[in-house]
Amino acid sequence: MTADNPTAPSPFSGADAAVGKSLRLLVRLYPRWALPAVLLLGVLSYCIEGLGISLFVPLIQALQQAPADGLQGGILGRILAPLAHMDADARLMAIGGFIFGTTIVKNLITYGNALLHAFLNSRITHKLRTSIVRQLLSLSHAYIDGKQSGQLMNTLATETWRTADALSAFMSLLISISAVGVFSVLLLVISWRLTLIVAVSTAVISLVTRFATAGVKRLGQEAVEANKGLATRMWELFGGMKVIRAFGREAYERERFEVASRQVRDTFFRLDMLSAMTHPVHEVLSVLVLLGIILHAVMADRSSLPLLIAFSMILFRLQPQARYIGSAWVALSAAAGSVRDVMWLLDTADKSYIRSGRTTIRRLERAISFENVSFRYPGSDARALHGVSLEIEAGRTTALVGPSGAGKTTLVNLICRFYDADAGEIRVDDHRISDLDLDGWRGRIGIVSQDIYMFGATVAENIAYGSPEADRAAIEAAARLADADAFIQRLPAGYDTRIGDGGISLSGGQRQRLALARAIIRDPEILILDEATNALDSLSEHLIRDALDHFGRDRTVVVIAHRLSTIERADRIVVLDHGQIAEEGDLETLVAKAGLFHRMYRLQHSPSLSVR
Ligand SMILES: Nc1ncnc2c1ncn2[C@@H]1O[C@H](COP(=O)(O)OP(=O)(O)OP(=O)(O)O)[C@@H](O)[C@H]1O
Repeated sequence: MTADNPTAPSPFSGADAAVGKSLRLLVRLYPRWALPAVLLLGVLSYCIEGLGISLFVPLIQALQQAPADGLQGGILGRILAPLAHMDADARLMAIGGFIFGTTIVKNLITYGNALLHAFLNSRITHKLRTSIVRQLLSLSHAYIDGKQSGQLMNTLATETWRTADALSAFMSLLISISAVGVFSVLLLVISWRLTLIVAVSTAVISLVTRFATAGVKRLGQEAVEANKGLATRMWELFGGMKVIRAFGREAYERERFEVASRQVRDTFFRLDMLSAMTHPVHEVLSVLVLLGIILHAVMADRSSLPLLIAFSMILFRLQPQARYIGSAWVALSAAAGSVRDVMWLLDTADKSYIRSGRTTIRRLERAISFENVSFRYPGSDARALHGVSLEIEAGRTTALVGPSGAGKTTLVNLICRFYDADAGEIRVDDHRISDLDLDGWRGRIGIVSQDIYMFGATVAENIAYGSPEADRAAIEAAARLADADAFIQRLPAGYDTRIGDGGISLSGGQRQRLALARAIIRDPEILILDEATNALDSLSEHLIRDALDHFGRDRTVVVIAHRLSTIERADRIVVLDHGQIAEEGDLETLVAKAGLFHRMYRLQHSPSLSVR
């Protein structure tokens, strides 16, 4: 019966464990001084409020024209002893002034505590969000691959808010606990017998409330799952809009979205329904208790009216605080799923990271060597690379070819250290790639990958994305080299035209040219082109190939292409098949061999021939 087992048979223990766990997680988020400060201010403000309420005893006595010795006895009597010598009107005014004074001081402290509360909450919510983004940016791709983007977005956008709400509830819970503590002491001082009756009744009330709301934690977890489902639907709806329309699946997607949205609606409705029960249950039972106490005391001793009024006032102030403890507990139970979701994403123990090494190299001197390298994507049964040994020589152009799914992109992914190999070794000259400083190594690489992403920014900003210090002249030079300058000049605001999300759309070929410019402007030592020109027309590709021939001179270039015309000028061609190296050599050698490359080459030059 733990927080991880929502089907726990007891209505309490599972919820309590979940809340206990979320409390521990929440406490970790606060600075050390925060919780004692909140508690101290809470206790102070309620002590002052308690003093103000206690002053009603002499006030009522004064109103009743009771003799001044009514002020004698007890702590309060000692504090107010000087008042005993005043005449009745002056005493009344002085007590009224005291009560007003305590109200002002109490509210100033309460305001200060509310400010502290708001300060801490806003900072912690911000810290949660930024920690999640930092975590996502440092996690290995392998981990991200296994998660749905919609679910991660949900954790970042929705569950952090709900966790922030839980933090707020937790803080208020502390304040309410301090109120209940202070008021309870005051009640004990006034009458321990009546206080005992109240304590027993409160325990019964909270037991009844907890029974009535026992399903909240389970529903809270369901709500997180429902939110994730809806976020996934939204993500796929935006991302796959064209596919949905092209394949006429609007009705299907509408239905799927409605199901997910209905799930969220129903879960939250049930959650709110159950949470809303706390208040009425508390109120009915508490009024019952209060009435019982007043009637009992008045019937027993009618002269105790001033004390009884003070007792009732304190109880009246204590009651909403006690009730709040109940509902804050329910709110924490409901948010336990969200807190766990957020903390689970922030937890570093169960996740894989690409760790940076410390070695920096001046430049790539000899080669990037693969030594018997194998790699399997997480969650996949088959190996994407299997015992690959290969040298990518410095300063030369190596082409990777092979059927779809052969492992070409995977090889490049390992060079960029988006993933680490499962077995074997990748070396950069004499260093293990994992020993190299990650930023330094990636900083030497310019890559144009298959999935080109343009940010919601201007053309110039998108080109300079990896080289923020580049000036306009450098941006334009890179664009000219990538044959992008002419089309950029025709855009409404040239290089200042906004593209990407919220900007104008570009064709596949235009995006590819911008991606090329983005890689070129980094002046990379190693240039990786993964199907970087496949969306271009032949003329444009020809132009770019000439430009890249010039640009690539003395650089290490890795080209992946299905169009064999793109790789004809490579110094060396490596043919991959089923994650293994099938052949390698220069163009003449491979064409002369009656192997896989030969068949691919013949097919592209004589399309009527069959491949195998
Ligand atoms: N993120 C991933 N998660 C799981 N499996 C993957 C992932 N990416 C690729 N694979 C699998 O790894 C294998 C090699 O894929 P890879 O992308 O390296 O092939 P490729 O030769 O570049 O193919 P293409 O020419 O179609 O781009 C394929 O079987 C593919 O399904």
